[in-house]
Amino acid sequence: MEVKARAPGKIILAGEHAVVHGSTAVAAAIDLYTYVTLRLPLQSDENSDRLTLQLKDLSLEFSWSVSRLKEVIPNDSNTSSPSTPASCSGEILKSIALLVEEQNIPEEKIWLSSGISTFLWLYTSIRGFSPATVIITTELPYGSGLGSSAAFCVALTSALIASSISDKTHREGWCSLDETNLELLNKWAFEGEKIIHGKPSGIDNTVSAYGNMIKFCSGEITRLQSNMPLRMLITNTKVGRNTKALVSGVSERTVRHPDAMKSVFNAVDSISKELAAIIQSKDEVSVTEKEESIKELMEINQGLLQSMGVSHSSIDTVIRTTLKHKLTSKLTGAGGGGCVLTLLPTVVSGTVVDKAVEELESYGFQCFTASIGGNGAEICF
Ligand SMILES: Nc1ncnc2c1ncn2[C@@H]1O[C@H](COP(=O)(O)OP(=O)(O)OP(=O)(O)O)[C@@H](O)[C@H]1O
Ligand SMILES: C[C@@](O)(CCO)CC(=O)[O-]
Ligand SMILES: [Mg+2]
Repeated sequence: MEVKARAPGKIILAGEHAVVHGSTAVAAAIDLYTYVTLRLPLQSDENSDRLTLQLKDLSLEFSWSVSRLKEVIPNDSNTSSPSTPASCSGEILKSIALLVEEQNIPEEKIWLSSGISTFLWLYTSIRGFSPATVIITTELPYGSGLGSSAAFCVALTSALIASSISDKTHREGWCSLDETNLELLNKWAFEGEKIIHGKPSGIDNTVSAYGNMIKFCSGEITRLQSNMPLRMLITNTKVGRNTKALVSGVSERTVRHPDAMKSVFNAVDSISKELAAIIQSKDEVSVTEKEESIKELMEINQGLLQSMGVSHSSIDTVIRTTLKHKLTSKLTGAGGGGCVLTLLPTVVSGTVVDKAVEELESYGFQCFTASIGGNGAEICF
């Protein structure tokens, strides 16, 4: 039996980091996906007693015998069941880390460890110790602010949950999951994100699961209906960073300066709410005026992200370069490098964008556009 699932990456238009501290944020799915194929072996297969994870883009394979998994992961200390997501305890995570270490991940790919631990936790929690081959491919850059970790968790939990749906009648193409399963897989994906992010807000897995554009505050989701065209250039600075470390850096700064940071988070909350209102507004204000307001909000948000300590000199280079062409940019996701968004107003000519892209790429950055606000998690039998 084979089940496929896919889940999109995302951009955060406003509110990253502050959202971890209770502020509102606005995010949208993009049409770049992580794909998961789950293959359950036949009794006669030679791999019928192994759990194998293939990361196709990286040409890496990790494999454990089911008996080794049973030996190391304490079955009785796992308080969750497939239908009641629970957090991975420190004790289980330590056991899982042992299984990951045994795989001798190449040193230059050691950043994959948290992803592989998350895989083992989600797989064994949802499907138990049953053998399978799980194949992952992704169109998203790893660790760059476009939600690769969330897309990985959402696509994986979608495939795992889909494998237990009784009606597996073959249908053409991708289909979405029902609300109950969406809610369930989103909760599991959030538990996975906790292993990778430490203290996630849940916005990344939620927008990847549900798709479209959302306003998110303390776990509360409002689906947004955009009433204006929204085009963004995405620039990947290719500066590697790690969301967990950046999130904990902001928390440490908040402990040191609670009052100042509270004001910063409040300001971000106002920005996100205003941005959501502009995007949804049906009044007579022209698109150009709306774009002017969005530009200004992005500029203020970037300044506040700077004050949280999550910008980077490569991000400053993108901001300075695009500003030369009268275009406004802000970091997206966790910052510290990674990806930067540049608003492409409707009136801006292709020549201006081409010139900006040429200059950005001369610094070694990679520029692309993506369609914003598409589908969330989908499955295919
Ligand atoms: N396709 C994948 N396969 C295995 N692990 C993955 C995959 N995608 C992401 N990961 C895991 O997620 C980590 C990157 O997550 P991280 O949260 O730091 O960045 P991001 O999700 O791309 O950006 P952001 O959180 O800012 O949106 C990787 O180091 C890896 O452990
Ligand atoms: C930096 C952060 O706000 C967004 C990362 O895409 C972390 C989170 O919300 O979990
Ligand atoms: Mg992430």
